[in-house]
Amino acid sequence: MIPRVLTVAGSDSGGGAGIQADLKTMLALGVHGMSVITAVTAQNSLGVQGAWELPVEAVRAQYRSVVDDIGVQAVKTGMLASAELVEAVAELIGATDAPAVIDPVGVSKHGDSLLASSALESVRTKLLPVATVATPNLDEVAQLTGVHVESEEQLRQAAAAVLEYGPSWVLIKGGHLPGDAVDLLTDGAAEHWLRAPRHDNRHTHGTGCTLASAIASGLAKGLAVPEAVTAAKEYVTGAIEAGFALGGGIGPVDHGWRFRDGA
Ligand SMILES: Nc1ncnc2c1ncn2[C@@H]1O[C@H](COP(=O)(O)OP(=O)(O)O)[C@@H](O)[C@H]1O
Ligand SMILES: Cc1ncc(COP(=O)(O)OP(=O)(O)O)c(N)n1
Repeated sequence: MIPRVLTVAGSDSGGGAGIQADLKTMLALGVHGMSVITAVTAQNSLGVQGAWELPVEAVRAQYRSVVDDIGVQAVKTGMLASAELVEAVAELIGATDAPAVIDPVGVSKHGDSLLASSALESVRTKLLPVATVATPNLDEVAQLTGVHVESEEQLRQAAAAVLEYGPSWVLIKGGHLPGDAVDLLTDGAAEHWLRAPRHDNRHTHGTGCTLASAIASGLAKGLAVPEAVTAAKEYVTGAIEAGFALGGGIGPVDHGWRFRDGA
């Protein structure tokens, strides 16, 4: 049967990040994508113009509908908006027998907040402990741990600080550093450095969502964490290289890059 992956995340009306990015990634990677919507954003290439959370019962009901009938081989989380939603989702994932990729989404590329600051402690103490892989970017590392990364060498210190909260693995995304796009994956023992050339393309909306969904897709297919992350890094790198202009601001990565002529 086709591997099934569930994303628990917010909707991006512009289609570059959030649920829309997750489902496109899953389609491109050959798994069946399913969704639990946590919040709706009015969003485009210029930023987030509005955001509305769903009631916690609506989130729980969507999750139960999918997991109890269809079943999941991996779960991925994105925008969770509030402490109440973070805690409910952490409890649901903790009771589900499937690997979980936790993208602790805090702020969009344009600086719009997608998580209440009152939810940070719940992310640290409830959500990170149920993660098979946590995938913070450098702003999220700073928010969650107080570690400010300014160079590749400091990625190790960031990883150690996030691992303190209990995820099995952490992937620190160094995409916001200058130079090559270098990420560090570690479980505290093994270390895998993932390096890709930086593509000088401003159309990078949705990079983090795409990477986390690609990791979840790999895990659902039965790959081990290092192999799933390596394959996901290759996919997101291609999607960034092919990112295209839409609207007047930052366009999306191209989730369908492997289907284009010549790819
Ligand atoms: N310009 C770029 N060229 C190539 N890879 C990039 C670029 N920007 C980010 N990445 C990679 O994209 C992935 C997502 O990272 P990042 O953009 O830091 O996440 P987020 O969207 O959560 O801020 C990482 O693997 C990172 O190294
Ligand atoms: C609804 C929603 N969820 C998550 C994000 C952040 O997505 P990300 O992949 O980190 O992309 P950028 O916002 O950094 O471009 C979002 N914007 N909206």
